[in-house]
Amino acid sequence: MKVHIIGGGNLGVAIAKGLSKFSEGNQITVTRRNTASILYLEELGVTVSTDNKHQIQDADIIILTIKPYQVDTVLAEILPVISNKVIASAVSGLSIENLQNKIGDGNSAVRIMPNIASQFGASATCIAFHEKNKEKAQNTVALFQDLGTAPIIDEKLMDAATVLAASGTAFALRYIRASMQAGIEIGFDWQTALAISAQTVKGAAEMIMEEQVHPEQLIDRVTTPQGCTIAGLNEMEMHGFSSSLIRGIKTSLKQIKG
Ligand SMILES: NC(=O)C1=CN([C@@H]2O[C@H](COP(=O)(O)OP(=O)(O)OC[C@H]3O[C@@H](n4cnc5c(N)ncnc54)[C@H](O)[C@@H]3O)[C@@H](O)[C@H]2O)C=CC1
Ligand SMILES: O=C(O)[C@@H]1CCC=N1
Repeated sequence: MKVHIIGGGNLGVAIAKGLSKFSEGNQITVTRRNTASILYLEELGVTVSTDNKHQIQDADIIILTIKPYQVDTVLAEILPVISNKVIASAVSGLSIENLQNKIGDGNSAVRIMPNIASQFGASATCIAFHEKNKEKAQNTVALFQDLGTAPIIDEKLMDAATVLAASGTAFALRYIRASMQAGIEIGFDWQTALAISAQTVKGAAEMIMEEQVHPEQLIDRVTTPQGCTIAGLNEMEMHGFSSSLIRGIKTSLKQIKG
């Protein structure tokens, strides 16, 4: 497939790198106004251009990884030269209806919400589209399945997916950071503490995905009666561990909804 990514920033680059490594048979183009900092992508076989229209007529999928306020400018540039294209937008808060109205009936809007772990083939990319575009959306779904998981969800949950799956990457990293900081206080150097914390999170996530059980069932296997784990967990909860995470996620969602 010919994949045309407009907006070579944090997310656009992560997707381009992920596709070059985990998805076969694609030709990838990434555009950005100033390309100096992403020219190294050419070594991965990615075409880098300052021209959003560069061979866009040949693209099978156009992916938008630009900020919301950049959408109208970019569309004004590309719409005169494209027709019958799938435009997959990762722009947070931009509804399918809104995008479809902007791009007209000649093109098909698909909404995607990847995260930067796309680069490592480990994104949880939620995807939504209108029923009439189901067939046309299949290539996008297949592409993001190569970059991790790609659940199709109801669009009304897309903002929730943004905070759970995209912002969620930052939240999980904060947990790892905090765990590392504690590790330093109890005797490790930061590199060792970080390596142990990250591997422990990876192991916990792998158990959940493998066993498909409620986390508390696995937690029960760790919390030895009268042991150190339950003592630590109870102290964390006393200080609002779960509730602060829940409040943070709900605040992120409010921020998107405006
Ligand atoms: N960073 C993340 O983890 C995620 C971001 N998103 C969404 O993806 C979008 C991009 O986010 P980031 O990558 O974080 O932002 P970013 O600021 O890193 O990337 C945006 C890129 O678009 C480029 N750009 C601006 N105007 C342009 C134009 N006219 N033509 C071509 N390129 C242009 C900028 O130079 C920049 O490199 C946002 O809408 C964000 O909400 C969604 C999921 C995850
Ligand atoms: O922080 C943001 O607004 C974007 C959307 C989700 C991840 N980054």
